[in-house]
Amino acid sequence: MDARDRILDAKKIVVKVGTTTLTHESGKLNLNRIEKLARVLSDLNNSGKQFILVSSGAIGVGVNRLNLDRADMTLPERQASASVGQAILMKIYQKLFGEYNQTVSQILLTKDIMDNLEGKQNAENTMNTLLELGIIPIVNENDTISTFEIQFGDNDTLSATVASLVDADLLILLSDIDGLFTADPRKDPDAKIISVVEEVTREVESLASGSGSEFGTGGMITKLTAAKICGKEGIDTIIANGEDPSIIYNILDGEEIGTLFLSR
Ligand SMILES: Nc1ncnc2c1ncn2[C@@H]1O[C@H](COP(=O)(O)OP(=O)(O)O)[C@@H](O)[C@H]1O
Ligand SMILES: N[C@@H](CCC(=O)OP(=O)(O)O)C(=O)O
Repeated sequence: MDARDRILDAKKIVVKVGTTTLTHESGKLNLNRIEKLARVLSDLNNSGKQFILVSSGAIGVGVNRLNLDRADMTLPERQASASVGQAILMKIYQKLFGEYNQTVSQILLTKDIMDNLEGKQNAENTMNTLLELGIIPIVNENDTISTFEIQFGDNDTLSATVASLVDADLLILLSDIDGLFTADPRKDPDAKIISVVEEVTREVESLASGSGSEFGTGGMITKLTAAKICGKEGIDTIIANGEDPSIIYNILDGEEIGTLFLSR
């Protein structure tokens, strides 16, 4: 089956949204965008697709609520912010998905779940049961118990872990950028988008750099790591711009959008 047919057939889909997609530049929630995301995922769920939403944003939203000094925050303050922000995020998700009678749930994970046989099995069972019940699980890192991930971690690789865990058909990484470019377009105005990547080689990796935003972590580097993890598991990955969440319809209709990383 070629990649286009695989995408058209995809049933179990992991969608990751980054901080920059969920918030305005002020750091406050972009309610219009989250509302659209909730509508699109609920509608596609009604059509028979299954979704897991991996959502960042907890730290950014929490910092905003607590009025902390963004430039000078301790690690525990970032953790405290994530704890406050996660609750705010879930309240909004409950409300907006609720408008479409779509039940959502919360799952907080750390990537080392893959190293714990029992924990991995429990997470897999829970997620697959939620999907069978028609629920959209909303996943984030558990920033309270893992400080490593706040400093170096990111939800890109977490979303690849989740996709592997549930044996997803497709991973969609929605970001503030159209896809992988030949260089960071914020720094190089001549950078061109790459529409298909057959393999994440060192040469491909050398095109990517870190995040341009204040609360995002990882940038393009960790998106490539995610694509690499999924590729090995036979899962295709697409990076696309989350500015208008209805792009998910276009992606699932097989349109050439963003950057498609082919699985092996
Ligand atoms: N080669 C590249 N192509 C596209 N974006 C890149 C590249 N290298 C670095 N970036 C940066 O990665 C950013 C996306 O990552 P990030 O800020 O972590 O977003 P998100 O919050 O969606 O995870 C882009 O806005 C861009 O500045
Ligand atoms: N758990 C953190 C994740 C931070 C993060 O990875 O951000 P992003 O690079 O925007 O996906 C949060 O919710 O703020």
